[in-house]
Amino acid sequence: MNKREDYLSWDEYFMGIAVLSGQRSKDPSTQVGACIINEDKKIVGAGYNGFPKGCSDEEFPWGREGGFLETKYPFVMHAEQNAILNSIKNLKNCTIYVGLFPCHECAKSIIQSGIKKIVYLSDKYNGTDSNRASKMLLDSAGVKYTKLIPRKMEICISLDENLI
Ligand SMILES: Nc1ccn([C@H]2C[C@H](O)[C@@H](COP(=O)(O)O)O2)c(=O)n1
Ligand SMILES: [Zn+2]
Repeated sequence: MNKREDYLSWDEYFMGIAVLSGQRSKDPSTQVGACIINEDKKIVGAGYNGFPKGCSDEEFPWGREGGFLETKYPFVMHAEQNAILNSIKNLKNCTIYVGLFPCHECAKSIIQSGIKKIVYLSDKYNGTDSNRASKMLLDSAGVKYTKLIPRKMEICISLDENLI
């Protein structure tokens, strides 16, 4: 029997895990997931956007509009921040797979953590001040970033025991 040919590439596998992690997010507008791997292609951390531990989803707002304190923005932890904090200590030369291009705050954390490469899917905030600052910081620190162009747009996961 020949080997399967439609298996996931490494990039699809790690981005798949990032996107699946994003499905844990309770943000009604944008769900972001991130997965960090080391130089041996071992997963060393994962995370998604959400409020900090102990800060109730019922108490804090998920809105995007209104006064600053009426929105999610001052309260939500970004997927990249959570993935870094959830990971092993030393992230030197690691790669982060993330659904959305990192904002300027996450770019700073990525640089400081030692991560050297970012693979992302969407850059929907391209051109905003945060996005431009992020790229200035990453370029200056020599952190490479690449948009993943997947071979397949969907990875289907079934939890049906009969299909294993
Ligand atoms: N690289 C990023 C960018 C954003 N996030 C989070 C922060 C918010 O929960 C959401 C963005 O909300 P929007 O303004 O699109 O309604 O995504 C992140 O985790 N990582
Ligand atoms: Zn961010």
